[in-house]
Amino acid sequence: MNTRLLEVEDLQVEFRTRQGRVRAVRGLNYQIDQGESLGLVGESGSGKSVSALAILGLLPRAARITAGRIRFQGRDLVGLPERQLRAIRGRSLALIFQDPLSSLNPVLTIGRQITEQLRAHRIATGRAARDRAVELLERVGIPDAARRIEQYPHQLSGGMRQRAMVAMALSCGPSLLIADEPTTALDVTIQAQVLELLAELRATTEMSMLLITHDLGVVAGSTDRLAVMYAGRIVEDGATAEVLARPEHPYTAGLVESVPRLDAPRDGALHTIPGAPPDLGTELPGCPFRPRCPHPSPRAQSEEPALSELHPGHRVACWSPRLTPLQDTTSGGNP
Ligand SMILES: Nc1ncnc2c1ncn2[C@@H]1O[C@H](COP(=O)(O)OP(=O)(O)OP(=O)(O)O)[C@@H](O)[C@H]1O
Repeated sequence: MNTRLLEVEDLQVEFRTRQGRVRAVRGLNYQIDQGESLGLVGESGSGKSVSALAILGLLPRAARITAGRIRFQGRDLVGLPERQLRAIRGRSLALIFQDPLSSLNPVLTIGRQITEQLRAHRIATGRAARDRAVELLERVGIPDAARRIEQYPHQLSGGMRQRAMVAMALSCGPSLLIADEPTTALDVTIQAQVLELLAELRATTEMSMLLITHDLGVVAGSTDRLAVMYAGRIVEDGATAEVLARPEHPYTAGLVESVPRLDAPRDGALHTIPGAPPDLGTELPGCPFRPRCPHPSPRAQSEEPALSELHPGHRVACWSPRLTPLQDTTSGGNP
C-alpha cells in the first residue's frame, strides 16, 4: 500500500494589501505518497510558490493561511509553532529554489553551510560532518569536492551552485524535496543535468518530490503525477503522461499546445493562450477561466466547477471538458 506523505486539504492563503485582500490560494487539494513525484504547473501568479511557502511555514508577513490543513507525515503543519517547523524544515522537508544565491549564504564556504545544517539537526559534527559534506558534493556530481567545500558560493559556476544547493537540501536525508523552478535560470544542458540528478536521487532514495514549474517540458520526464493550477486552484490532475497526452481542461490543452515542438513547421506561429489570468484581488464569479475559454458553458457564468473524475485517476474542474478519446498507442494507429 502507498504511504501518504503530504496531504494538502482545502488550503486557502490570503495577502492583505492596501488595495484589499488577495486570495492567492483558493482551496487547494493534493496528496503526495512516499517516493512519488508531483509536478505543479501553471502560469506566473497562479499560486504555485505561495502554496509551497505555506507548506514550509515561510509565507511573507502580509500573507496568512485562512483555512485548510497541510498534513505532513501525519501531522498538521498549519499553526505549528515556528520552533517545531524549523526542526522539520531542512530535515524531513527540504527546499531548492530557482536562485541558489538566495538560499546559499555568500559569506560562508559551501562546506561550512552543509556542516552547519548537519550540526543544527544533530546528524553529525566535526570530522564526520566534513566527510559527509564531501560525500554529498560528490554525490551531486561536483568534481574535486574536497577542495570545493572550502570555496564560497560566488566561486562556483551557476550549475555548480545549483548542485551545491541540492547537496545542502539533501544533507539531512529529507522525505520530501520541494523544488521551485529549480532549473529556470540555467542553460538547457545544465538544466537537463540537474533534472537527471534529481531523477537519479529519487531513484536511489525513497524521497518524494514536489516540482513547481511553468515548463511542461520539465515535468514531462521528471514527475509521476501532474497538477495544473489556475487562479489559486487545481483545474486538472492525473498521471503526468495521461494529462499531457489527453488534456481535458482547455487551460491545460492551451499549455500543452504552447510548448514549442521541433517537428512544427518553421514559419508556424507559436500558440499562446489569449487573455491573461484574473486579478485575485477581485471577486471571481463563475469559472475563473471563462473569459479565456474557447467554448465556455453557460453554467460557467455563475458557478465555479469543482474537480471531478473524468477518467480513472484523472480529474478536471470544467463544465465543458474536451472529452478527448484516449489515443491507442498499442495497435499501431487507426485502421
Ligand atoms: N507580496 C504579495 N502581495 C500581494 N499579493 C501577492 C504577493 N505575492 C504574491 N501575491 C499574489 O499571489 C498570487 C500567487 O503568486 P505565486 O508567486 O504563488 O504565483 P506563481 O504561480 O508561483 O508564479 P511565479 O511562477 O511567477 O512565481 C499572485 O498572483 C499575486 O496575486
